[in-house]
Amino acid sequence: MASPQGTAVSLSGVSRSFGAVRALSGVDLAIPEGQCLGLVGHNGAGKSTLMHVLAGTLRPDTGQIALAGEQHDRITVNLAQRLGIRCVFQELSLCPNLTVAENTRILHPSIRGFGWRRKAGRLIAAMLDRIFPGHDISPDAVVADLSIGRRQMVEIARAFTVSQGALRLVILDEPTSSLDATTARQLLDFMRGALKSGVSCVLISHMMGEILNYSDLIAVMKNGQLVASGPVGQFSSESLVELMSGGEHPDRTARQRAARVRAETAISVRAEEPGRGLPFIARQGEVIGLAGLSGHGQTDFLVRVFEAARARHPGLSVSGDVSFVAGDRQADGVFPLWSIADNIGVASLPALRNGLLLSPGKEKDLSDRWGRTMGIKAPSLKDEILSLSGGNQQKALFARALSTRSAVVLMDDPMRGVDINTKLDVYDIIAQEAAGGRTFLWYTTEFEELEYCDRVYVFQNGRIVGELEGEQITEAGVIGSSFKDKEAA
Ligand SMILES: Nc1ncnc2c1ncn2[C@@H]1O[C@H](COP(=O)(O)OP(=O)(O)OP(=O)(O)O)[C@@H](O)[C@H]1O
Repeated sequence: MASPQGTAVSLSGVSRSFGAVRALSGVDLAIPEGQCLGLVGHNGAGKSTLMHVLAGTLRPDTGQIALAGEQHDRITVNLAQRLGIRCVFQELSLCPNLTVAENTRILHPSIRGFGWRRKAGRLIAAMLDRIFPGHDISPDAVVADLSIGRRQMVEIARAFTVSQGALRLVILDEPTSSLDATTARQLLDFMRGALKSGVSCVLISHMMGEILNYSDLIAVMKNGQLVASGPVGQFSSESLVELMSGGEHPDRTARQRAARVRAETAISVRAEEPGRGLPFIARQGEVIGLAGLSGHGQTDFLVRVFEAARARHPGLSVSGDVSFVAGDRQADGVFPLWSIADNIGVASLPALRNGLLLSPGKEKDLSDRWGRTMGIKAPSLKDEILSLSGGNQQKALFARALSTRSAVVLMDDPMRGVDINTKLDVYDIIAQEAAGGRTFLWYTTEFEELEYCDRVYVFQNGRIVGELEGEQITEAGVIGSSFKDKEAA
């Protein structure tokens, strides 16, 4: 690991409140040159707010920031840009109506004149090739047409592009949340290489393995404060979870799939679509995983199941209502102008009626109950959904789906940004609800989550190429299934 040469950026006594919420409270933090600081904390701990202060997108109420040998009360976006601070925020910030090349140009005002699009396209294509060899993203693609995983890849590659000046600090706020394991590894290996050239990185992640394997130093935040920091060797997965949660779930860092012996229950979802590979069956009470490299048709399959529950769909039948937990919460999940309570209740409107009108009392009961169950951290559920941290917004989407009476719950990589303790609680809820007869179809980019599934279907190029059960559900099993199909093709 790199040895400390100096400090790239340091913050002292930084505080920031949003109304009654004290998001940051007197935070001191130093990021050494050429090193990676792993930043962890539960949902709403203040990690993104701290990074927004560093990137100049939020003004702190108090505190100082030392950068390039100068003290600042605040950093502006322009100053951060000039000094080589780049951010990949959790809520991706690419302009959806522009192409990948045009989005790259926004970050590089020096690219101008005749052929600027081509120059910007070459810059981003070269960086995508370096970080994600084998990617299939064209600089001319319109961002809105890319899957969330590919948008995340573009945003990451863009952050590392340089046209003039030098990179000083790259902030990666949950950069792998929509990437499959292979792509995530490509990024993290590239990041370790970039540190050698003196760039510093902040890596925010809820995956303790990533933090422990790829950081030099770790800082732990809790309720807006820094509660621990030090070299990576001082921490373990268990100690990090305990520091974040205050020891609330010290014994719950790992879980094995319960060997569930179930009777053959009724079929909830059956798919035998022409040209789409193996047949798919999900029975009542089953938790079915959808695996394979990201963007290989898993989300499209969930959308087709959703549609088949409402209208006839060739080769697909669904029995009962379905609800959907979106992973791309910005595009498909939250109603941004609505409150948290309204966002939760919107899928349960028939059950919330009193005669012809909606009952405010029933709506409040429902959102209170599920807000509590999911541990949504907010002063009031009447607050706007966008006042929540990313992970807490995702919990509201879970609450929306689970609070319905749907027989089938479709989950599109739904744990994006959810902290580890909440994840464990949600895994429990899924198991309980499945035991009660609900069927779950669960697309996940995290291998560990497949451990919670009864059976797994592996997708490749839009087709189902494998079915795994019990002990076969391993990373090697999933990769093996994809490989077999390539050989057969
Ligand atoms: N614009 C805002 N308006 C009101 N409250 C906000 C706003 N931004 C953040 N907060 C609050 O500040 C606190 C810290 O949020 P922050 O997004 O920094 O958490 P986080 O640690 O990044 O969480 P996550 O892991 O879920 O991303 C939360 O309670 C959040 O609700």
